[in-house]
Amino acid sequence: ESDVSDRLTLESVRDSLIRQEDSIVFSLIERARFPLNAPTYDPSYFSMPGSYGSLVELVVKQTEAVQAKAGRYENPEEHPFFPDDLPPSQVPPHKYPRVLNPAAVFVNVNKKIWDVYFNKLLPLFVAPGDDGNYASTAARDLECLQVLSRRIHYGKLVAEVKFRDEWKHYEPAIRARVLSFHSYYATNDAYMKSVDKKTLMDLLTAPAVEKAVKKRVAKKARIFGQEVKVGDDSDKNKGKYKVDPAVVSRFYGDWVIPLTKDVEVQYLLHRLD
Ligand SMILES: O=C(O)C(=O)C[C@]1(C(=O)O)C=C[C@@H](O)C=C1
Repeated sequence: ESDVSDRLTLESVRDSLIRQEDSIVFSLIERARFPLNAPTYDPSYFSMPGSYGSLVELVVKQTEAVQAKAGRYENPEEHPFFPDDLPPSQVPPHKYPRVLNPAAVFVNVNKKIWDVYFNKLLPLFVAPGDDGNYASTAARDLECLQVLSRRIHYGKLVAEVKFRDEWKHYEPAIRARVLSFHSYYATNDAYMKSVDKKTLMDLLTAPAVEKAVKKRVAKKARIFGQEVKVGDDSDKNKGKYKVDPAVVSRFYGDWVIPLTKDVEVQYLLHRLD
């Protein structure tokens, strides 16, 4: 436990979030090679015994089952989209350092990520149309979902570091929240409940960092998503990007960061359990 928890600093977890931006932007670029391909998401497009719903659900569920056997979800940084009925790991256990409070396993916002990815993000960054490449499309979606999920649930580690650095501020806020949670049931005081959640939210919010994150992901989308040519210095491809930098930035601001903060609050509420 000691060496990882010693190395765990706000700087090191932020460095990891920055690195994960690369994976997210690249996965979006890979998905954007294909048009929307609506049949991938249409439960009536195909049917097979076992009722998997849509093709993308089939691909995600079956891939998660294989990856679960290979030990993927033994890693506290990984979260399945379909946690029910996953097969157990078949590989020798790896001793992951125990950094988080054990209650962390109950925080999983993947349902929300699934909904936001397919309903809010996808229509904004892929072209309309259908080229028939549904299997590849589903594989790219899975990749996007997994990197987004890893980034957002990394909020648990961010919250743990913040708690350790500033427990004097966090402890009273967590206790107040737990208290008002009980009084919520006792007195139905929904107002108190939201006030105390807000205290935690305010404590963990760093507006300047959020602004920098949004600017940086837009820049990464511009740099990673440009057409690279040899021996052609003309500017004719300037301003043409594989994913729209403004969409990536807005997606981070509207969804990725707020969901990360949600994970942080949910984790902190159980930090003293
Ligand atoms: O870097 C942090 O302090 C975080 O908590 C992460 C994050 C983010 O999601 O990027 C979330 C909340 C903060 O306001 C700033 C950034």
